[in-house]
Amino acid sequence: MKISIIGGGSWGATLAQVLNDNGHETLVYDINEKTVESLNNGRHPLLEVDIPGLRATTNLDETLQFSDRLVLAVPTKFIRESLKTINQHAFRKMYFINVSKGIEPDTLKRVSEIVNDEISEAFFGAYAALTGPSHAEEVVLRKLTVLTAASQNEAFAKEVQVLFSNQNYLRVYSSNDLIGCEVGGAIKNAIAIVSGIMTGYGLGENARAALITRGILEITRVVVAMGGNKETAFGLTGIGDLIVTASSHNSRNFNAGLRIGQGIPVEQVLNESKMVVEGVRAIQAAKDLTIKTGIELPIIEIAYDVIFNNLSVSDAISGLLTRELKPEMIG
Ligand SMILES: NC(=O)C1=CN([C@@H]2O[C@H](COP(=O)(O)OP(=O)(O)OC[C@H]3O[C@@H](n4cnc5c(N)ncnc54)[C@H](O)[C@@H]3O)[C@@H](O)[C@H]2O)C=CC1
Ligand SMILES: O=C(CO)COP(=O)(O)O
Repeated sequence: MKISIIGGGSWGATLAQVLNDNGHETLVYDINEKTVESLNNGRHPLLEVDIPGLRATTNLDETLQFSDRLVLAVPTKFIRESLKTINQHAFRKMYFINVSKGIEPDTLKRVSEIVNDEISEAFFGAYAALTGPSHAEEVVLRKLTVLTAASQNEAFAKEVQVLFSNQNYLRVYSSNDLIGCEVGGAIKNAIAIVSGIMTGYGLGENARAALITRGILEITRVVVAMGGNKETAFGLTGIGDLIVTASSHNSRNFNAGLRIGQGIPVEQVLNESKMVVEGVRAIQAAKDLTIKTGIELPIIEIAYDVIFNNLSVSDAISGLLTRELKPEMIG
């Protein structure tokens, strides 16, 4: 099958290689000319590895002509604008496979809802989210990875499952809990930043284990508040993705947190990051959700104060430790 990839950064370029490995033909579209040139020269634009055999372009019309299957791999901050442009150039129904992870602050919309907002009904075929624990740094080296394809359209979830699965290094499960999968993938980034901050500040593995355990409970609350199934948070797209992102130096979110924990100003950390740190917007969105719904997310709320209100890391830690003592609530 022919598949177009929108966004040829760390993840988009890597997934193009997966699809090529699986015998499909891909065309990668990116607005950055250097990225496109690098891909056409067989070099990953960001991950210091060769990635031969890919074709890339800055021409959106060519990309939309190439295939009606579109992998969305641009940071969520740019998704709405990118979809508006795609809709202006569209000429037939399109089938979206979103691999970006985030929730829009203020509107609290998931990417599937942004697609609904921006793509005219006449051009909308189906939507799936492909998500789960998967650092591009490992997938590009064909290290074993397991993902979930979630869609309200069962046939399309299965199509995506088959497209990306292979018997060498990548297995995909399917799910019909689109909300749970989208929310888990977004909010784990918030907790991953906190994990980095704690590590940068000098806390150890005991603290990280506690963070992951209490963090998944906060993810569960957000999943439920947004209409997803609680159980989904305990699968690949929730706890699975949280474990890898909160404990890996491959993670952009963990690394950003690490530098913040070491005392580097938040703005400097974000400006200096060459790749997207989605967790900052996830923290903002989750904080907005606490205001709108009254759910309690103590870790994310204190992280919000560190990122947006200059709260020091030591004050954040004592803020958490001085909370009222209570029974351990699981759920
Ligand atoms: N890097 C990873 O290991 C993984 C990333 N993700 C998610 O995938 C999304 C993308 O992440 P990365 O690839 O890491 O980001 P990145 O920053 O490495 O690459 C993003 C690419 O999108 C391009 N872009 C921006 N606006 C565009 C537009 N309007 N049209 C076309 N291209 C555009 C940029 O030029 C850049 O090449 C994020 O939401 C991230 O959370 C998900 C799983 C793994
Ligand atoms: O979602 C990811 C891994 O599953 C990527 O996380 P980072 O953006 O923190 O690298």
